[in-house]
Amino acid sequence: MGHILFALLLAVAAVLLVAGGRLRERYPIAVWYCTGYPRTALRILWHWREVARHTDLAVSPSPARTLIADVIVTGRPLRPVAPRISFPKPTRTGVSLLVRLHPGQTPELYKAAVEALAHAWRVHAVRVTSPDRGFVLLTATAVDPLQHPGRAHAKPALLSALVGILEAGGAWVLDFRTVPHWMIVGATQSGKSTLLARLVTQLAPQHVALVGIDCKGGMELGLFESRLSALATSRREAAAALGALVIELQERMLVCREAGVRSIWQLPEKLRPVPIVVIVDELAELYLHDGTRESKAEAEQCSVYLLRIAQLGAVLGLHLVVAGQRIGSELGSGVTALRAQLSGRICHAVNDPGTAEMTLGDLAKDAVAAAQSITAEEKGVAICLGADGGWSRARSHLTTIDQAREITAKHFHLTPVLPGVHRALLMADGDGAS
Ligand SMILES: Nc1ncnc2c1ncn2[C@@H]1O[C@H](COP(=O)(O)OP(=O)(O)OP(=O)(O)O)[C@@H](O)[C@H]1O
Repeated sequence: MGHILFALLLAVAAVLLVAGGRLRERYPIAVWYCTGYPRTALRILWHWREVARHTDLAVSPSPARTLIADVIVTGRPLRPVAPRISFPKPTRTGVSLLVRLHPGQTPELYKAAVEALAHAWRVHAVRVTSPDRGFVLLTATAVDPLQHPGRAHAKPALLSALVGILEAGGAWVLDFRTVPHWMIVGATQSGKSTLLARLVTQLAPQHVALVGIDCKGGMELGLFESRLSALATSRREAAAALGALVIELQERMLVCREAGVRSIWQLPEKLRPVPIVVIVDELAELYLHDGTRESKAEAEQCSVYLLRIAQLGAVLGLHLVVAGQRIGSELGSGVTALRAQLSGRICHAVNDPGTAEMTLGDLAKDAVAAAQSITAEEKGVAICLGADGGWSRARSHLTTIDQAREITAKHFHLTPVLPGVHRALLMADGDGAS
């Protein structure tokens, strides 16, 4: 069946090759199926044995030492055997094929060879997954789909935000019900604030309280103040707001205990408190202090409160989104523990390899190289690591400041009141003024 389809596509390819580039611009997917795919599939099949040999994926069926008459001969056998592959299947953006592993091989070997495979097949990138024991699935993307991404669509659901498009063409959704806390990392001008703006505009129409912590004087999150239940713009205010959120956490625990449930989602709707998403822009501003006793104490308080929310918040409807250029142990002792609790990871272009390693390395080793290869010009492109430990390259939908401001202002009447946090902020302001 695959072969008949392939022959048909070859015939159409001949016609389309003559018709030229204008069709490619108007119907990129159709042209890919008809011309790009057959060429790539032929290239894969034609060169597979040679490519497998050069990338050490082919193995010798006989030992490297053998006995010929009375002489032991050592050396590489002449014809190593390439692993068996399925017929390359077309996808909307590339091809995929299944490889049967030789005994003793692991998917890691194939992950190490992806760059060579991408060059040999002349595609943008190759990804390796292992859907079944003994097999790997090689998925090649023909051209970078994030260069000119379309708009993705997804059904809106409570506490989920459609923030962009995935490399494979699907919707890039941050779902707090499945991944409660997120960490967003990237060099300056890589796209962190744009992603946060998109996130806020997606959560704004929902029954969700948003708390902003922006110690850069509120320059970023201040734009959405009308839809924020609270905004802390200094470390003093941040410590007060986070402290009040920890008290909120304890009150919710009590409500759950009295009702005999283990999560606010098991409470009857009328008893269920509103979910809260706490957004921290530039974590370093919370942790770095000037050495005075007061600023040290504030930084430590923030660290303890954030960790407590991260540890207990998931089932109590308190969620964290923490953004920064680096979220490493050099900021303070509590950062490593906090990072361990933030299972959703997003890594934009970074300045040094260590930052990508720190952001993704503990959960997905092979995502680190992909993050390191994002260039400074690829604004909004990021590696996203979600619930299943799988990762994907993705690009946020560009949300301009004006759009974000307009959307949040439109939904300001939905802003839930958090009296405890409000009071704590007023008191912190009063203390600061006196
Ligand atoms: N998804 C995107 N598509 C196109 N352009 C984008 C995208 N994301 C960000 N940009 C552009 O990149 C620039 C920097 O984005 P942004 O301000 O979000 O970066 P940042 O990481 O928050 O920087 P900083 O740390 O300096 O605040 C902006 O001009 C923005 O328009």
